[in-house]
Amino acid sequence: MTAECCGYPISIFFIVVNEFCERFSYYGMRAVLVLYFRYFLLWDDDLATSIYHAFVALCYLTPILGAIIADSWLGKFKTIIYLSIVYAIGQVTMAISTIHDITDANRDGTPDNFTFHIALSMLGLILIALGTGGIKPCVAAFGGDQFQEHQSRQLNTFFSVFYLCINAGSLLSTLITPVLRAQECGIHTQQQCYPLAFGVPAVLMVISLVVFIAGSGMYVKTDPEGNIMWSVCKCIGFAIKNRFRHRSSSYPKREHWMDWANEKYDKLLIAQIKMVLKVLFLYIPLPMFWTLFDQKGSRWTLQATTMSGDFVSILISTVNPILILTLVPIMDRLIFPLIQKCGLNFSPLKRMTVGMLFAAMAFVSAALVQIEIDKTLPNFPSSSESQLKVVNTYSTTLNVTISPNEHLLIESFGVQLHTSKHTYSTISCMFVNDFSLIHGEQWCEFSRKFGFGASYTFLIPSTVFSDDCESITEVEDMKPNSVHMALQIPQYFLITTGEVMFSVTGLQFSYSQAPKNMKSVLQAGWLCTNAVGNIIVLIVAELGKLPKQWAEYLLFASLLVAVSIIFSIMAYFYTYIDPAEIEAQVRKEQGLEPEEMEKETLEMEEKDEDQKNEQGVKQTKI
Ligand SMILES: N[C@@H](Cc1ccc(O)cc1)C(=O)NCC(=O)O
Repeated sequence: MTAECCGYPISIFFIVVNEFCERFSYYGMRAVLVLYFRYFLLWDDDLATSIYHAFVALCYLTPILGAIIADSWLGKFKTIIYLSIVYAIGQVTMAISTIHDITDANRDGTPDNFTFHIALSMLGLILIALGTGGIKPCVAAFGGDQFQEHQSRQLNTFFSVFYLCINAGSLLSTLITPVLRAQECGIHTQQQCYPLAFGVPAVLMVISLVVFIAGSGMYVKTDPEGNIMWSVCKCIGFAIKNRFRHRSSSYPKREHWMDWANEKYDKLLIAQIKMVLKVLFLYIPLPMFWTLFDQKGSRWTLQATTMSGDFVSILISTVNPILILTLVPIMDRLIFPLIQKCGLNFSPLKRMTVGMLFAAMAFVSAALVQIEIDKTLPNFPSSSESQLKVVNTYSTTLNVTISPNEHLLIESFGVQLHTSKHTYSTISCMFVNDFSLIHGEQWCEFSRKFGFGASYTFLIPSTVFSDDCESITEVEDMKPNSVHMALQIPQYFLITTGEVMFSVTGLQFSYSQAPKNMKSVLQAGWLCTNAVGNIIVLIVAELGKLPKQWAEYLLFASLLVAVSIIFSIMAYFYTYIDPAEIEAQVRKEQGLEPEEMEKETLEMEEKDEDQKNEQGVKQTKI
């Protein structure tokens, strides 16, 4: 019997605090990673973003490794501890790699040996990816393991609280770590304080590990049942081979192709594999959701840069977790119970389908915003056009006519200038509020706000300093961005509503439909849908460039609608199961473990009505 508080196992407290600290550590480090590449290692934009995405993709591929270690070898508890140690070492290594004084022998403020810093940071990132990805499927599943059969309602609430902790951690860290980076620190010279920005996430990871170990005496720990993954692979291989050997029509058909393993493998293992395969099959269309979801960080960020408003980076990094923190309780406490009260069966797979449709709507909203932005963007010449800018330095206005080529876009300025000797220089800058012209003791200063996205030309006459800078002419070549960033809020709202319906439910579903000894593996399968979604983004970004961004958004929205229709058909044929019950049935058929059986039957009888409604379940079709 585990210690409980308000119907929840106390051990859960340690797990959610552990998750909060870990996600703080992960998202905090991620928030300053590209800046570190760009401004510390002095990589260009392309290299910095490629390495960043490769790192994120690796973090979603390593869960499968963690799950195999947990379910086949060490068990979830030990896997979390060992991989958290690897993770913490990675974070510390990363923080050390950002101390410029280590190699700054000449004390000029820049590292002298970049190879050292690059090698150390890459080592740190690999360890972090191994740690964060490896423990990810184990922590959620381990949390689920703490609940008993009669606590299925609390189990669902746990997954929501778990998701809230993820987002509370990420929200705080994405706000705090950039501020830490902006501090100045150093031994010989003062620099932006990367060691602090990476050091705090490292400390949080150590705290996460300590909190997890602190709960050690209270956890329900399930032992791994040998090398389950290897047994699964061998069993599937045998079923395929055996089916192939008996392909002639003279052999009677079997109910399921896995039944062709009956000759050699345990019925229980075959039943468990069937459960897992059914869920994995259902996962096939899911990466498309992540393909849209993960474009928040790329396409939508770029869209924001063509809009007006000063809170670009804050908006982008915090709007998602803030909305999650608001929407999860609203959905759990208000919307879902209300739907249930109306007598509608809003089963997990239905929720996920609706989540996909919300994400598709978010992309329609993004397309509408893009159309508004496009109306305000400057008219750039296409590949078959040229653009001329004629600066009139003559003393009166001149008419400019161009006849031979109709495709020319002409912009002419009837400005008065007093010199013909001038040089041009183009300066791109951020947050410009003033600039000055200085010549010896003489100077002109302009103080005014220049709009984002705008381009200006200043024509400076030779008399500039004798007439108090009055004669400088300013020409606005490109208008500043005028579509406000607030217009992106509906799309963020829609995609986050989609995330709550899709992601939180998917997490619960993956746990509830997995046999006991393969819970982490199914969590890893669930996380892999995210990795595949990210890979699709990379491929589509490279190959499928549509000439108009809004058209690309609509294309993605239509693809997701099509995929959600396919998913809803697949879901219709999916029968929700109670893995424990199936396992008990198989054991009974095999005449195994009678005492165990009795215990399980008793526990099953204890299940309240709540479970059937909440978990969705048995024999219910979408
Ligand atoms: N909602 C995401 C977290 C998140 C935080 C900040 C962002 O800018 C984007 C996303 C989430 O809950 N992800 C699941 C996870 O396990 O991290």
